[in-house]
Amino acid sequence: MSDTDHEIDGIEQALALVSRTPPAVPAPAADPPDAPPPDTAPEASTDQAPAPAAEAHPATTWPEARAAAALAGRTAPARPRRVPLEQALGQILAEPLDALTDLPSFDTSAMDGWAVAGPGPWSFREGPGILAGRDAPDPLGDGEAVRIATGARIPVEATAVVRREHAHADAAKQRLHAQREVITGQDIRPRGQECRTGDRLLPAGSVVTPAVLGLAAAAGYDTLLTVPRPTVEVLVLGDELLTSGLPRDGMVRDALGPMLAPWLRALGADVLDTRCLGDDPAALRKAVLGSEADVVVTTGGTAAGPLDHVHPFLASVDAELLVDGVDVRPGHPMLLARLAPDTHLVGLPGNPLAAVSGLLTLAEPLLRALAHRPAPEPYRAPVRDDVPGHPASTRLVPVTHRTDASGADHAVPLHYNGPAMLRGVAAADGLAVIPPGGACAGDELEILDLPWAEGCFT
Ligand SMILES: Nc1nc2c(c(=O)[nH]1)N[C@H]1C(S)=C(S)[C@@H](COP(=O)(O)OP(=O)(O)OC[C@H]3O[C@@H](n4cnc5c(N)ncnc54)[C@H](O)[C@@H]3O)O[C@H]1N2
Ligand code: MOO
Repeated sequence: MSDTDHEIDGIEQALALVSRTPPAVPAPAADPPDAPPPDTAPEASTDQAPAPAAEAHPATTWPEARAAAALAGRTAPARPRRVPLEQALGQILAEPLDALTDLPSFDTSAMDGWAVAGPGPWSFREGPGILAGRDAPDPLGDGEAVRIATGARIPVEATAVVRREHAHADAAKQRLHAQREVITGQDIRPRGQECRTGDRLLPAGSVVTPAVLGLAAAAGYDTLLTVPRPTVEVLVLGDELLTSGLPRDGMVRDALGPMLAPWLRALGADVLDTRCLGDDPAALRKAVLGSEADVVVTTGGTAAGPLDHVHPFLASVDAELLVDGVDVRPGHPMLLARLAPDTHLVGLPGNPLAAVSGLLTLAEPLLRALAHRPAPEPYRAPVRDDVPGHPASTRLVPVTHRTDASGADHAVPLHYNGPAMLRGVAAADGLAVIPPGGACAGDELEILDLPWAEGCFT
């Protein structure tokens, strides 16, 4: 088998019917014997026995959790900054982009050729004529022509520009003849054609793209008032984590450190640092209280195990728990806390797919709102297969888009969607939002696009 065949085979294995019947693909050997197959409903333990934390208070529904995260971002104090154009890329305009000048700012020749006044033929002056970047040229008299370059100022009284390839200059007689009909105003870009001073070019809230940088420069801007990208620090918790080599002696590789920083950047954040802190409450305290980031993202330690330090730490600093547990599988122990009016902590569960769920449920709306980015239109697609649901919670299931023989697009649920697995999401281009109770083949489901679906890492 070639490498390509292996790749396709791997994706096809991950691609999958998530049906109510047992899967054809056996569960990986590493799964515990009592674990459900990788492509079935969420882990039974979480279905039947709510977490101790969940017993203590009602969990937030998944839509409410996303709304709460967005609200937290919207109500945080904004800190617009004026930055040079070259630093504004990817930020959001904090004020409208209003033209500081007419564009073009003078009547401009659109072509290389001749500026002419009145009907031809015209007498013409010798010489290079009017070049771009020069100050006001001498006015033309009626019946006169002068050479002109693209981008040069049109002389007063000129009525048209004749392209050089449409003109014949008779040097002996000093006469210029047009070889086509000349229409008044042709190939002249009049001052203010694109905008007048003060015209609104873009509203506040627009993303500064390369094209916006170009427009801003053309319209006279040296700096822009923007909402900076929110800053994030990632704190990876867990004594059992290795940062290199094979898992050994009951320890596992840290899958979240390498994954979160680039993912958070794709969500619009500037990641200041990713640090592994082990299970050390003092180190957690010092790191969070000393962080300069707008958002601290922790991983692990959100449940109620003996080494789960996030809740006790938050209680010790009187943090305001905005979301404490969400009715979503995987990821239900995720949390969002306000540490200060402009500082938040997102606690992602340690199970890797649960952390992805927390990232998209809490971090994404929070970061979007902090950056003043508009929410995208919800995107829905029909699911190809039945997908079992949790009786009371939303489920997030990795899917990939496929087109069938009839040309219809479907979201195809993937195998290996257990809370501790990344194999499904690594082959996915979205997460389907499965409502409580499950979905049937053909149901239109909300899809959370994954950033690489837009090719932003390629
Ligand atoms: N009694 C209960 N126990 C648990 C419940 C529950 O409801 N009742 N919920 C389970 C669920 S669901 C989740 S999710 C986890 C969340 O636990 P924590 O956030 O406290 O995470 P840890 O215990 O630290 O780790 C859980 C799991 O994930 C592995 N892990 C942690 N960090 C990483 C990493 N950076 N890279 C790879 N793997 C990581 C860790 O080794 C554990 O296997 O709690 C359940 N427990
Ligand atoms: O099911 Mo947890 O919420 O492992 O992610």
